[in-house]
Amino acid sequence: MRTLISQSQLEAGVRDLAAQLNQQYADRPLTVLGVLTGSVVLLADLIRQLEMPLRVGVLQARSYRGAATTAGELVVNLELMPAVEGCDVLLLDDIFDTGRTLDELVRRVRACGATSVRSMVLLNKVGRCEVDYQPDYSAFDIPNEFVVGYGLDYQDHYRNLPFVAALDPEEIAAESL
Ligand SMILES: O=P(O)(O)OC[C@H]1O[C@H](OP(=O)(O)OP(=O)(O)O)[C@H](O)[C@@H]1O
Ligand SMILES: Nc1nc2[nH]cnc2c(=O)[nH]1
Repeated sequence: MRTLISQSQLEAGVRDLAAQLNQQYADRPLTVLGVLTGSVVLLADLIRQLEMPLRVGVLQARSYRGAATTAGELVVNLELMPAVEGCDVLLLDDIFDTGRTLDELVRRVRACGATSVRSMVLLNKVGRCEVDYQPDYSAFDIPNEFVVGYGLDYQDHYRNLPFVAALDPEEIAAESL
């Protein structure tokens, strides 16, 4: 694997995302919803730098299963999500790739009665978007490569890496290429 974004670059990127939220929301209460599972590392690092009255919740979305490096059917589970009616919500995810996950989640959370729904991602994979939606905040543009680390997995591994790396083709199972 090749490192694309180092630990210190990630720290600076997350600091910058937090500063943008602190400026945008100031004293307004915010509900941050982390998209399981990939957002967990970003969620933990980001929320400790937020200064507004904060609620934290999670929901789940999954479409990249097993050895696949392209999206399959999107499955969404809102059972763990707190009530969002009348709330300003920020959906937080690790990566925006085809955009299908966030596009669907923004729609679903709006339908639950949130006052506003914005979205933030760590990584924006350039040139892959298949939807008419863009995240409101993103820290890094990355090329069209399958990446792991800092929450992102391949076959449920690598989420714990403190940096973001691109997998080489020989590290990706032959059947998914
Ligand atoms: O923009 P998209 O093409 O929709 O891809 C982005 C989604 O893909 C990953 O989730 P994944 O389905 O791998 O589930 P995970 O978070 O449990 O790893 C990632 O965490 C995003 O939620
Ligand atoms: N781990 C991982 N998950 C993704 N989901 C969408 N794109 C990616 C990617 O590049 N890596």
